[in-house]
Amino acid sequence: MNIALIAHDKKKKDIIQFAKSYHTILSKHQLFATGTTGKQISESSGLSITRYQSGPLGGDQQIGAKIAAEEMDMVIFFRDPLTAQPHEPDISALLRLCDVHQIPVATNLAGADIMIKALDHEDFEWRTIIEENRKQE
Ligand SMILES: O=C(CO)COP(=O)(O)O
Repeated sequence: MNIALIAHDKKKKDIIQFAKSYHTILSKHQLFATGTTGKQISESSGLSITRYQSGPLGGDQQIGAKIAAEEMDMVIFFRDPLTAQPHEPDISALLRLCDVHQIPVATNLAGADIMIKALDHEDFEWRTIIEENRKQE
C-alpha cells in the first residue's frame, strides 16, 4: 500500500514516535511524505520514504495529486489544530480529496494507531468495495 505521512511542526515528535513504534508494519509499505516530515522520520527511524516538497511549498498538493490519481491508499496527517498555517487552503484541499476518493485519513495519533493496526490485520476491504461500486456505476 502507498501511505502518506505528514505532520505539522508541533506534531513532528508524535509522528516520529509513531513511525518508530510501527516501524515493522510501515516498512512493508511504500511511504511518501512532505519534505521536512519525511526527512525527520527517515533520519530517526531509518525508514525509506519518497519525499515531496515541504508542505508550505506545495507538498500537500503533491500528495493530493497522488490521491486524485488513485495512487495513495492511506493518509496519516498529524495536524496542528492550534496554530494557523500559511498554506491552510492546501491542507483543506488534501483532506477534501481524501473524502472525494474515499481514502482513509487519520489526523491524530489515536486515529492513526487504530488505522495502522487495521492495516496490519489486513482489515482493509474498502478498496475492493470501491472498485465494485465503480464497476456497477
Ligand atoms: O506543512 C505540512 C503539512 O501541511 C508539512 O510539511 P513539512 O513536512 O515539510 O513540515
